[in-house]
Amino acid sequence: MLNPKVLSKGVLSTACLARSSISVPLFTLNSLMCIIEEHMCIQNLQSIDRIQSFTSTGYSLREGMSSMASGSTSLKLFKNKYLHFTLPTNFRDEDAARRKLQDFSQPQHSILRSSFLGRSQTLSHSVFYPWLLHSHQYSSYNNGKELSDLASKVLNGLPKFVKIVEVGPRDGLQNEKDIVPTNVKIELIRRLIASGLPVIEATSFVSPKWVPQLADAKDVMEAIREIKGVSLPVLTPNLKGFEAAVANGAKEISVFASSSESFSKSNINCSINDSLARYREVTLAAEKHSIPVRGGPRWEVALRMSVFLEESTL
Ligand SMILES: CC(C)(COP(=O)([O-])OP(=O)([O-])OC[C@H]1O[C@@H](n2cnc3c(N)ncnc32)[C@H](O)[C@@H]1OP(=O)([O-])[O-])[C@@H](O)C(=O)NCCC(=O)NCCSC(=O)C[C@@](C)(O)CC(=O)[O-]
Repeated sequence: MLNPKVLSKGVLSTACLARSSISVPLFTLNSLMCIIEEHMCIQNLQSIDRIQSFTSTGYSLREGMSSMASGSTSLKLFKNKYLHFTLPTNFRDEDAARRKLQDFSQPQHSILRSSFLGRSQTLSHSVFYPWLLHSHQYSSYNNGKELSDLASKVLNGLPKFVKIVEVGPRDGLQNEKDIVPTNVKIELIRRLIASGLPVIEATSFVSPKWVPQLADAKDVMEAIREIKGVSLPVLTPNLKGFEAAVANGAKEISVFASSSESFSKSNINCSINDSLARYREVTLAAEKHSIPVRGGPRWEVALRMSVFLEESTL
C-alpha cells in the first residue's frame, strides 16, 4: 500500500492525470463521517448520490468493498481501512493539495470545506493515513445514473394493465394423486368466484389417461356453466378437447405451447410444431364459435423440466 511519504512527485503528477483520491482512516463514525459529509459536501457530488444517513450528522457506508462509478467523483473503501475519495478539485499546486489533504485527517473542518467543494477539474492525489482504525469496514455505493436508468426502464416497461388468472381448480389439482371429489372442486370454484377473482380456469378437457384428476371436467362444467359475471376458461390441448369443452358449456378456452421440445413431448405427447398445428385447428374452431382463446409460451423453467430456453425459441 502506498505510503504518503513515498508518494513521489512523479506518482502524484501521474495520478493527477487520472483522478484524485484520498484515503483517510475512519475513526469514530460520528466525528469523521459528519466531517466528510458536511465539509466534503459529499452528498452534492455528482456521482455519489446514495449515502445513507447513519446518524443525524454522520452517515454509514455499507459493509464490504465497493467502488463508485467513475465520473468525476468516486468514493471507495480501501483495503478495509481507508475511505478512498476521488474528488473534483483543481489544485494547481500539488504541494498545496498535499497539505490540504493532509489537513483532512485533522479535525479542522473549515479547511475541508474550502478544499473540496465541487470544482470542475479533477486532481489526482493519493494520500494514505496509516492510522489505527476501529474494526469497522465501510463502503459506500453509488446508485448513480445506471440505477436510475434501470429503474425508469423497469417502470416504463410495466404494462398498463395486468390480468390475473386463477388456475387453482385446474393447474392446482391436476397433479394431485388422490382424486378430489367433483363437488369439492365445484365448491372451490364457487369460493374463488366469491372472492372476487375475475377469471378462474375451471378444468381441462384432456385425456383421462394422462390427467385422471380432471376426468370429471364435464360434471364440473355442468355445475358452473350458468354462472354469470366471471370468466371460466378451460384448457383444451387439441380439437377433441375443444369440441368436448364447447359441448359442455365452455365460453372461453386456453391453450399452452411449450418453449422446449422436452416439455412439449412429455406434456402433450407431441413436438412444438405439432402442438402449434393443433392450436391452429383449435383457434380456427374457436373463432367460428366466437369463443375467446388465451394462450402463450409456458415457462417450464419453474417446472420440474427446468430448461434453459433459447430466446429465439421463445
Ligand atoms: C393432449 C393429449 C390428449 C394427447 O395425447 P395423445 O396420446 O398424443 O393423443 P391421442 O390422439 O393418441 O389420444 C390418446 C387418447 O386420449 C384421447 N384424447 C385425445 N385428446 C383428448 C382430449 N382432449 N380429451 C379427452 N381425451 C382425449 C383419445 O381419444 C385417445 O383415447 P383412447 O383411444 O386411448 O381411448 C394428451 O397428451 C394429454 O391429454 N395430455 C395432458 C395435457 C395436460 O393437461 N397437461 C397438463 C396441463 S399443461 C400444464 O400444466 C402447464 C401449464 C399450462 O400449467 C403451464 C402454465 O400454466 O404456464
